[in-house]
Amino acid sequence: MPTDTTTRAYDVIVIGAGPVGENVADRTTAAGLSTVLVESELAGGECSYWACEPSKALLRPALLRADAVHMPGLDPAVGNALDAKAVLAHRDRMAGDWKDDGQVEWIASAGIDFLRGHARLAGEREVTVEGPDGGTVRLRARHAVAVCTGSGPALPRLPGIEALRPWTNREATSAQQVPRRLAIVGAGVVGVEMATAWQALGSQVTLLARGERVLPRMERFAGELVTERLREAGAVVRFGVEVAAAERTPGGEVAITLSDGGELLADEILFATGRAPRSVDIGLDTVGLIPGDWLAADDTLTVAAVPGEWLYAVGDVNGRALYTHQGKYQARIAGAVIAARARGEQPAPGRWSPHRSTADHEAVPGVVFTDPEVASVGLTSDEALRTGRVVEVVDHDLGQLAGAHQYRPGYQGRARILLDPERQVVVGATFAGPGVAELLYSATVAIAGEVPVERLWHAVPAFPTISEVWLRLLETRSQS
Ligand SMILES: Cc1cc2nc3c(=O)[nH]c(=O)nc-3n(C[C@H](O)[C@H](O)[C@H](O)COP(=O)(O)OP(=O)(O)OC[C@H]3O[C@@H](n4cnc5c(N)ncnc54)[C@H](O)[C@@H]3O)c2cc1C
Ligand SMILES: NC(=O)c1ccc[n+]([C@@H]2O[C@H](COP(=O)([O-])OP(=O)(O)OC[C@H]3O[C@@H](n4cnc5c(N)ncnc54)[C@H](O)[C@@H]3O)[C@@H](O)[C@H]2O)c1
Repeated sequence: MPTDTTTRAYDVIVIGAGPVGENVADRTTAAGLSTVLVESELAGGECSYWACEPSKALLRPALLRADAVHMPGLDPAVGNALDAKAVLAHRDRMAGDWKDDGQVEWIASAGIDFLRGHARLAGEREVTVEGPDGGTVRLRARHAVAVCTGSGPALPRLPGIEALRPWTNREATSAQQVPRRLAIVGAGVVGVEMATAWQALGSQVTLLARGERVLPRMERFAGELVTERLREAGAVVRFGVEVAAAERTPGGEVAITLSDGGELLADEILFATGRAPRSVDIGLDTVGLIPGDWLAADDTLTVAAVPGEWLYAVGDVNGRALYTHQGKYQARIAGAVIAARARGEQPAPGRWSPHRSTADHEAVPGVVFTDPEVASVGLTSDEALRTGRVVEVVDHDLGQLAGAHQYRPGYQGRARILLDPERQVVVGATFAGPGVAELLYSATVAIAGEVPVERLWHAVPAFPTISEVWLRLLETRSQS
């Protein structure tokens, strides 16, 4: 990109072409606003190349095998070790071989201008883009700048961590070899998913949880079931330990000293210790914000700390709900808000208006693709306790359902819903069991739609499906 001393003007500038930036740009373009989308790496973002897509491609064979080994009549060889080479090749294809030609083509077909380079805010409505060849392009937005720069791994402050060459989500989703021993630090979503995948691919995984359970932000029973299955699969799961020190030995191994004085040797170490916003080098200081901070946005996705209602933060970078689907929901809303303001209108009022991302507070769905799967939306019982919300908790054993037995003989799993006793609506749901991922949308509709419990009796689940748990939960409640 040669240096362009003139300033190019657009209605909207979107920084970051991850799933979220692409969706903001799509919405504003569809609303008739000229839009430029700037990307410093690969269009498609973390999700397409080093997160959702490759991780699910690694996990699907493991989960399919876990179901298949329980099913009479299948070739017993289905339970053999996975063909790691074939799984990794499948993963490569699902990550588009780390090329973004297809995405760039789609961006052009949607009528969005695409610019490759590192974008930085340069004051109100101004952005500079440093291209791959070092040249600079200046951009000015007539209406809005949307920051959609996502998040990166948050590594602990451990002396010598760079020299350790640890895995982050990037290596964990793109590695071309299966390490013989893999230590995983952090037992959140990335930790348990990657433990499931790499153990199934042949690594000896040790998962180090600093607390007393895995998936600490979810219902306790979910973490317990996942721990049980991980241990059955041969992984070592340890609780109440942190990494006190770690180094690469001259032989290339990772020597880890644990907080309890124990020692552990591994071939690779993955830090799955959370995320940090990609906001260090995007010119936040030029608009009075602090580089490196989460970019707080209100329900219209506007950065209210900056006057003038021109700056938006959408997706992971605002820290509201770090999921692709939730970021894309925010993107649709941000696009609608930008279009409304460009027409001189105010965002429509009301909690569930098309201009408010209310679901970020009420109904964020998430699926953990482990064996068993964990699917949850809305409030958990811990969260209700912590925030002092009065809820009615109803549990049911998924293993008692005919549909569950059809799905996997010997099925084990559990479901919980939380009800608001005053409003008589569901405010939270968690399902832990094989194949529950597809159950989640029903719970999300119940929560976002504020469907009265009385009406749920009329939503009849088909026999024999795992969805019949809804009926059992309602029956359990009416009997108690
Ligand atoms: C291992 C892993 C697995 C996951 N699995 C799932 C899953 O199954 N389902 C799910 O819903 N979520 C999943 N997530 C979360 C999901 O990846 C994120 O929520 C999602 O990628 C956020 O999208 P985004 O567009 O906000 O950010 P990103 O996907 O991070 O995209 C941001 C883009 O901005 C670009 N960028 C950054 N700075 C600049 C700049 N200055 N100039 C130009 N471009 C810039 C980046 O290069 C990147 O392409 C997973 C996360 C991890 C780590
Ligand atoms: N299937 C999915 O949808 C999916 C999959 C992966 C990630 N994600 C998204 O990405 C986000 C990030 O995932 P994540 O697992 O990196 O973060 P997380 O916040 O879910 O889990 C990180 C864990 O690491 C622990 N931790 C932090 N510092 C530590 C340290 N120094 N030592 C030991 N443990 C430490 C935390 O206590 C926490 O339990 C998730 O919140 C989720 O929104 C979604």
